[in-house]
Amino acid sequence: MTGEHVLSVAHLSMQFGGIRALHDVSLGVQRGSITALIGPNGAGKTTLFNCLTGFYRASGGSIRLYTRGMATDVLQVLGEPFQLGDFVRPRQFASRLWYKLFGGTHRVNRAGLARTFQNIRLFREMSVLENLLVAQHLWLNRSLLAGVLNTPGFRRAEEQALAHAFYWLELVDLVDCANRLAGELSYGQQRRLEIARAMCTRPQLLCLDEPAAGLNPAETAALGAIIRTLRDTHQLSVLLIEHDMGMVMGISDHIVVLDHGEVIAAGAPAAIRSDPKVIAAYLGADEEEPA
Ligand SMILES: Nc1ncnc2c1ncn2[C@@H]1O[C@H](COP(=O)(O)OP(=O)(O)OP(=O)(O)O)[C@@H](O)[C@H]1O
Repeated sequence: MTGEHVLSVAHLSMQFGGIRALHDVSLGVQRGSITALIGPNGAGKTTLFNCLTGFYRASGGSIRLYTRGMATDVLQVLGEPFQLGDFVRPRQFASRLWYKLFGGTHRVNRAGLARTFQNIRLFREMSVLENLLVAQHLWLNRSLLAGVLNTPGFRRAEEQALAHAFYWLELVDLVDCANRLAGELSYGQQRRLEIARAMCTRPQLLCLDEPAAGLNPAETAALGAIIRTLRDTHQLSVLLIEHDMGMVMGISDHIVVLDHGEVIAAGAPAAIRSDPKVIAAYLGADEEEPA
């Protein structure tokens, strides 16, 4: 896969003891596209997200991000295990040691990938605005001295962080809630706040895990419009796990279908809708089985 991809996953596998959650999964996310990852319950969708973001360490394969003008090997920046050959190749050893000491999920975020969760994970006891300011800590002036002396540079960085937070609050229609506690918001508002918080980390690829779960049809339509805006006016690439097929078919440029940890189909919405393998996977039927 080439530079027009913002994410390239090749031959990824993930084992949990005897459970093969992902097997030889390869897929790409086109820059500036909305790509949906669908499949029946237990197909491995969230496991794939967890591998992309470093919550799980993939058992094999590769994950590459092409963001911020560079290529990032996700498994490398998470800190790979040492290998025998490292001890005769000092540069390789030093690189692996560096990422063992200083690597982790924060490096994946810094490279330009942000995500939301199936079960909302906001800082419930913080205000809406504070949730968005915390998300910007990587971009703020974190010098203790600058903070104590309240230097002009420090104040400027704080003003920019506030402006950035309000920009995203406006986009997800939550400006009026800026000073409310995040935990007090309605379910739909919390889902939108999660997206705003992810956007505050200035990602180039946003991974959304079932963003429409629990939303009513009006809220789902509003969410679809927000995701389209992110693609069309912010040049963001989106990878989306979603069970709401109306939304998936309505907003996706490309769909990848997982079943039992394997990619069984990939293509445009119209092709996926009528793919017999996809229909069989969703109905739980075996294609080979006689009717
Ligand atoms: N931490 C874990 N330990 C053991 N097994 C796991 C773990 N996480 C996921 N699995 C298993 O991996 C498989 C894929 O699960 P996963 O949650 O990725 O599916 P999914 O497609 O996201 O399902 P859903 O649509 O229901 O969220 C399942 O068999 C699940 O039980």
